[in-house]
Amino acid sequence: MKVIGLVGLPASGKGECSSIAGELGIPVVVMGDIIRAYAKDGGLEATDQHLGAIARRLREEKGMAALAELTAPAVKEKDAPIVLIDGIRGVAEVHHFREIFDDFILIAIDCPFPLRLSRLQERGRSDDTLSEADLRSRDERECSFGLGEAMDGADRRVSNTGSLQSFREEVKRMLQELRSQS
Ligand SMILES: Nc1ncnc2c1ncn2[C@@H]1O[C@H](COP(=O)(O)OP(=O)(O)OP(=O)(O)O)[C@@H](O)[C@H]1O
Repeated sequence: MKVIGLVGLPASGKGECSSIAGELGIPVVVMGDIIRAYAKDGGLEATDQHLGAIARRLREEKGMAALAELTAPAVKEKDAPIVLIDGIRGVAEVHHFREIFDDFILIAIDCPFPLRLSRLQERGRSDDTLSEADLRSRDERECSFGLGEAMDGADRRVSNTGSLQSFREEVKRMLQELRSQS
């Protein structure tokens, strides 16, 4: 099984990348959905604050790779030649995936702060942070989990500074190439 991991700061384009994988028939496992499921089970609204607190608690109780450990069985269950994992936040998670999946490729999505802020303001999801200060603190929180280090160790990089169409085309080409090697 070839496993592709996606890493990028908030609103860098991971969701778009996952949706292209879905269009290509590549199964996607979203790590944030595991936290959202926890929030739902606990009767909590999926706000950025609640989701952040749950992720923090899981990491405190089970270590920095806690979410990766919870995600891995869902990836294996897909039982597919190629699977994409969206939402890697830290280097410990990358180490875990590299350890348990023989063929693991990490893709980093680069996108500068002002572009991410304006795209986030357009998106307006329930856990979206809409002010510049909110996005800065979300970036800092995610970097505190080792996101920067995870991005530095990526096998491939894609930049998302142009149009949505050009980003989608580039990602589609990359995923098709990786699939042809699986
Ligand atoms: N190149 C682009 N041009 C215009 N809009 C874009 C581009 N790339 C992504 N977007 C839009 O920006 C928003 C953020 O992208 P996306 O949801 O894919 O980010 P994400 O990395 O999954 O974010 P998060 O970490 O918060 O889940 C979405 O509404 C998406 O459609």
